[in-house]
Amino acid sequence: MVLGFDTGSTAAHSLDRIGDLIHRGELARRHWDPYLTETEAHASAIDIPLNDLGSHPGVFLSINGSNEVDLGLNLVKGRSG
Ligand SMILES: O=C(CO)[C@H](O)[C@H](O)COP(=O)(O)O
Repeated sequence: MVLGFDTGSTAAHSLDRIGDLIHRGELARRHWDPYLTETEAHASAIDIPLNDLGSHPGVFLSINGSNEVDLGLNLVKGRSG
């Protein structure tokens, strides 16, 4: 399974949690694909094995934050300034 990670606090918290699960043996050690160098550095620092996106045909799940959420629970990207 290939997971993708964007950058930001949502991706960072997700990486930390996945790192905890891997290091406690509760999640199989796999290779994860970061989208951005900031996320790559974070994953390396907590010893999550990485691949590059070019070596996989598709991403099973992408973890990304939203910049805004309205009352209808619609998520908005790209308005962070
Ligand atoms: O799109 C992003 C970065 O390109 C972030 O996911 C978005 O800005 C939300 O950030 P955060 O998870 O820190 O609230």
